[in-house]
Amino acid sequence: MKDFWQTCVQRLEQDLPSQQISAWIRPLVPLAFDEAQAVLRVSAPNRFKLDWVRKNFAHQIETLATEWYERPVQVVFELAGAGASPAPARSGPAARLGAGPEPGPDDASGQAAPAAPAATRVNSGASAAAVELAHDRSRLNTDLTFDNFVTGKANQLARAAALQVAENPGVSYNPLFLYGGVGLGKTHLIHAIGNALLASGKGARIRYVHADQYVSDVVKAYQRKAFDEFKRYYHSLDLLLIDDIQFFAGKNRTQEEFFYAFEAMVAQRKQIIITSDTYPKELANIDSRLISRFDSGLTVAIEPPELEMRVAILLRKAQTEGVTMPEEVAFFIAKHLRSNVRELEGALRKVSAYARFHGREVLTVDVCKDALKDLLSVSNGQITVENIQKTVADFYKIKVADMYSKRRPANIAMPRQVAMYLAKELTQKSLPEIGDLFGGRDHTTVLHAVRKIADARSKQTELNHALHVLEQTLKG
Ligand SMILES: Nc1ncnc2c1ncn2[C@@H]1O[C@H](COP(=O)(O)OP(=O)(O)OP(=O)(O)O)[C@@H](O)[C@H]1O
Repeated sequence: MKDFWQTCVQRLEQDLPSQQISAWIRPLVPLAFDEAQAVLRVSAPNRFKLDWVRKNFAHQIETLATEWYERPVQVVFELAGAGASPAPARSGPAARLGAGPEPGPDDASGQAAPAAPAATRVNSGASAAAVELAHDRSRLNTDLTFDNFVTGKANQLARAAALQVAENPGVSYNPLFLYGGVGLGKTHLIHAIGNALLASGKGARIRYVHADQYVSDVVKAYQRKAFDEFKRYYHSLDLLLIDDIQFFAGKNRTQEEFFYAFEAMVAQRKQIIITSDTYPKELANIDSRLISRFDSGLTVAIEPPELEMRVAILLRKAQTEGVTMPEEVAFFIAKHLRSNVRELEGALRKVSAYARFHGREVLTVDVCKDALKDLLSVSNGQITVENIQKTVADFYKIKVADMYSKRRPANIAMPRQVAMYLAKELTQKSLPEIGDLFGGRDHTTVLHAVRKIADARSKQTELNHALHVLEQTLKG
């Protein structure tokens, strides 16, 4: 086994940068090879490394072991003996390193973020502990990687751009602006970028922050009169991942601070990645100078996944969860649940819990029908006017009730007309029937809406794109 391990490390050294070898591979210790079961046990010094190695290198190690032992080998990772090398307490990484504290602006320490002492940066000669510390500070979720991000037509451009940025931060597309509806993988993708950059050991200072958190950081800086520290912290990052920027709407001081951070970072070729539920020009109550900055790099949409991609996602997630899912079952779920990946994940959880509870080892379409009764009755494959109203209301972030109401502000009237147009296009209902379902409106109102949206669609690319996304969501 020792011979195998030596060879394994040598082979990995040919493929991986030396920082990764010293951060992740060298700390591993081969424990035993079980001849009968063909299982190789390897220990990792702490939980963080164990998770990381399992996620990122298990496959490579398993392939090498399979080659060496000339039969399929399973590699099992374990925590090193509890007493010998305890898993790190996440609350005090700096103390372990003996480095000075570097709280983010939202840390409970009550201090606004001072800039990091240079010594705690993760540089190319960094120790594994420094990589781990950088990870803690970055607020990245190690579960969200490129590896487990399923790609299809709906997200291939976004993924390609994300990979490019992860490889060349600050130089290719700055900012990278990713937008799309709820649960389509925007957050996943930006964590994947951060995780990839962190694992590359380039020494980048990375921070993931949800827009809401950034707003509350600004408020705290206000209260503590600590804007200088706040600025120093954010301006010192190499990669800032900021999620759901639409939450900046109407927060003027936040927008101002972000504008400074943006300018400072881009000028120094530091990478900024932004996600949003809509494209920059459509963002409401955001300063126009910010909007033009957002659009100055690369703006890419993530669209709802098409049927085959939804099936692939289900199969992949089922496999990860250790659930055996026949393809026809995946097709059944994917055909009925169309809007986003989060919904698919929920369905998978429901189905497997149901099967476990009822002692059904094999997932069948019948099990799914029972387990997902509630969900399926809402989206039973038929496109109904109710489905359209709900989908359009979700898309434009208005209340479903506004579809029937008499209110006429433009931000409601336009989505309502879009929904009427889609109702005419995608259902068999007549104009008067549609009018009835929209709060008893006259059929001429519906006709006007249908004509207006059809005409606007042919002239406005953005509206056409929105309609395309809505049609795809509704048709599946
Ligand atoms: N292509 C994909 N492959 C695998 N998992 C995915 C994919 N897209 C999304 N997911 C998973 O679906 C869930 C929702 O994705 P995520 O949170 O990234 O969505 P989002 O676009 O950021 O949504 P929101 O706008 O609500 O924040 C996550 O668990 C994510 O891992």
